[in-house]
Amino acid sequence: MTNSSLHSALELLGWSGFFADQVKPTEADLVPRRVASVHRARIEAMGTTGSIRLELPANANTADFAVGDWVLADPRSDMLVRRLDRKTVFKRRPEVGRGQQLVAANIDTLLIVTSCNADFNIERLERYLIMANQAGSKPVVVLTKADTAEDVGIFQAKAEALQRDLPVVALNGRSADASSLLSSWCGAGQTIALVGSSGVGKSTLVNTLTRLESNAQQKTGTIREHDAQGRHTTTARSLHPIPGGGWVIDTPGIRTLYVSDITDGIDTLFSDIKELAQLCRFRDCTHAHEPGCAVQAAVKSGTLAADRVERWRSLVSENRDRTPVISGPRGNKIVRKKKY
Ligand SMILES: Nc1nc2c(ncn2[C@@H]2O[C@H](COP(=O)(O)OP(=O)(O)OP(=O)(O)O)[C@@H](O)[C@H]2O)c(=O)[nH]1
Ligand SMILES: [Zn+2]
Repeated sequence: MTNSSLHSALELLGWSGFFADQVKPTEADLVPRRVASVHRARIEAMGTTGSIRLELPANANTADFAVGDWVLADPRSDMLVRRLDRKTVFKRRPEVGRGQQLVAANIDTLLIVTSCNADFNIERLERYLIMANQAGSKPVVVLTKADTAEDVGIFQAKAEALQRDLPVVALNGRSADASSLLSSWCGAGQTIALVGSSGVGKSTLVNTLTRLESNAQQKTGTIREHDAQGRHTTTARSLHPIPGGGWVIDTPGIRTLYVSDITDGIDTLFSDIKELAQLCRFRDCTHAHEPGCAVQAAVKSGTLAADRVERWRSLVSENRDRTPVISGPRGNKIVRKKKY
């Protein structure tokens, strides 16, 4: 492969200047690989010639890698050498134990999926938006089951009001049109992921985007490989190609991520309120009763919805409560967890 065709083949996998700039001159002999699935003792990766199993250094811990990561590997031995810095990363706090579990990396766009029915919930959408903002991924709200709703416009308007310049797409996830409606985020080298509650139509949408017949789904969603005895085993892969060049990361854990330690994400979601808050007379204004409060003034004048301010206040205080703080020699304080 020539250098430029190699380069464009990598770009189809999501490679960009952000990653290329991290490769040192001494690493010119190494090749970039994109992590497609992470197992306890094994990492599968995609290269320009298909998927391979990476050899892991003795001290490697697969928990340090996420689906979507870019790594440098030795092309002769397939030995993983190092991981490149991530553009975006989603982590979750595990059900038990401390620390954060990596879920997926380098997702350009997060499709926040909800349906045009009782699932539609402003508070839940805000949590997902905060999560996307925090990770650095561009959020897009996808309203599924538009074919069953009487007035999609109501849902659309409510979702659009949640964050500045937020794209909102209403569609029927079972129809092929869904792919074209989402195509601007699924182009060559673009990586998306879907979050949303159970039953909103995430699997349906993934299937439509990857345009698979139901009997072909299993085949494409998995990698055939030889196990130690030379038998064929089938393992789940989490990085699925979208016709047109993009990738959808569909990995356990990403569909129902929940929020904690998300100060930056909250600030982006409520940037309008944040800007107003800087105009308050008092630096430590709580925006409840103080004179000269720009937030309350905006509510009074009708340019800012009072319930939006309420949701902002409760998310800020919840984030404060749930973000672990070091509390001396015993380490992290226990945080109360609320699931959505
Ligand atoms: N009418 C209509 N039905 C849909 C649409 N999207 C999904 N469905 C149906 O809704 C049901 C749930 O869809 P799934 O794709 O399984 O939902 P999911 O979000 O993957 O659910 P989990 O796997 O539980 O997380 C299925 O019966 C789908 O056929 C849509 O846009 N319109
Ligand atoms: Zn104020």
